[in-house]
Amino acid sequence: MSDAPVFPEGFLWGAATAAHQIEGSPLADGAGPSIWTRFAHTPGMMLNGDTGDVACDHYNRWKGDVKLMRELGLQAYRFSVSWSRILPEGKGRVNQKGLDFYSRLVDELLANDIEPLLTLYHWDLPAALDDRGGWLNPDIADWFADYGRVLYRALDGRVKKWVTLNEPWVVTDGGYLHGALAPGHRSRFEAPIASHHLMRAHGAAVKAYREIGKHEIGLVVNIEPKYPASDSAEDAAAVRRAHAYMNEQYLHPALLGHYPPELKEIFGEAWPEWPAEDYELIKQPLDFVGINYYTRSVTKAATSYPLNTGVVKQPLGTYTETGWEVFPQGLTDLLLWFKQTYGDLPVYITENGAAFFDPPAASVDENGNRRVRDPLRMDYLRKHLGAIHDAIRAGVDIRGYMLWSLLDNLEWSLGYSKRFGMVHVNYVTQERTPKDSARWYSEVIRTHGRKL
Ligand SMILES: OC[C@H]1NNC[C@@H](O)[C@@H]1O
Ligand SMILES: [Ca+2]
Repeated sequence: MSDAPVFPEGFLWGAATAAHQIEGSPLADGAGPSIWTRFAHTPGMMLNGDTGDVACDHYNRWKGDVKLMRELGLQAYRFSVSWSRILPEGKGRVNQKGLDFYSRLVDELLANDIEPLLTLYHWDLPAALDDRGGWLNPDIADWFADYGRVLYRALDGRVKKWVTLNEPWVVTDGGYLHGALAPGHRSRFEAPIASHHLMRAHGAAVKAYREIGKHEIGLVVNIEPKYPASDSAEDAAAVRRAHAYMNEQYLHPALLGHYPPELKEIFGEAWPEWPAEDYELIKQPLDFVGINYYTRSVTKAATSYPLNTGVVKQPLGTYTETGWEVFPQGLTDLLLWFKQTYGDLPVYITENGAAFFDPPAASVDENGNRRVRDPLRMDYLRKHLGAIHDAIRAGVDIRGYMLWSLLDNLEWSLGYSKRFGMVHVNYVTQERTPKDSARWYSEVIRTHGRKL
């Protein structure tokens, strides 16, 4: 079939999750609390008072979940390690039982021909480090590198693709500027400091990896193309601010060694001047960048804090349960921008997916299997894989796709209300039910993308 998409040889098909969103048992086997254990038990912070205490009970059901991945034909699995399972106080004493959990998981993945992609930090900072200032304390770069060293020594070789941080923008914007996420701070003075320390920590962890590891390490960012709501000069300036704040704020220091100038304009007196050696530390050579893509923003000038931008809803747009416009073309545009701006660094799509309302069928089929019809998710995924294919044909070096998410899970402060999984989770019985999108994705993988 001449026009069937052809994905590159070795293109890696997988799915992604994160520790606090699926594991449950946050304090089991000597683990220390994280900022999310605290945040979830702070009244009013979580929709419906949901917490990560049980989640998908993956801490106990990990073997069955790997079996499910195998049945779905996944070639790779992106997951994160909970720092406070490994170092209950965030630094110092290692909790061997915590390390054993991830070591067993990695071995089970490898035994099932599934390649592990390990994220060191997916938002669950040890509470003990938050008590010492967390991302606001400059020492966190060393704390993070030391945590990385423990895992590099234990797992490198079995794990060959490492990620330092997941989405530093969300950590800062959600946790330090707007306060919707742990640790729930609301300060335009703290946000740039947290951002900078996250990137210093990223650099320190990469540097440490080069001394110990023998494989690949990268950074994962969530980026979102910004389109002007009109051709006015004000909207063009708003797009520049929004683009710098979300898309360049982390990739520029990591790959180019400097921040975009708009950030000083945005934060004004709250924008610190950092020493040159910080930029040397941050700009460590990377083996790849992971891009998490969900949606775009049509952006206008507005009165907002601190960006003075607003998002314009598209009357003819299709929106997901999280209020994100379905806009696959934005992924192609973004990938072309990435290549033009940062060059030929290999890229993985480390997250892409959508939350829709997809209740399980009441009945079971002739094999006794319950179906979960999710046509909107299938359509979303098909179109975004098409957009990735378009970027590949335009010359972007995209190495793989990790669907967000394997399982329905804890969507942070939105609790369990938003279901991103290709596999449905019944949170009462913990029954897993592959949705139609999972069946479809298995076929995509089997045909190496020819059958989108
Ligand atoms: O909002 C969907 C996902 N986005 N990226 C980070 C993940 O933890 C989220 O669940
Ligand atoms: Ca296309």
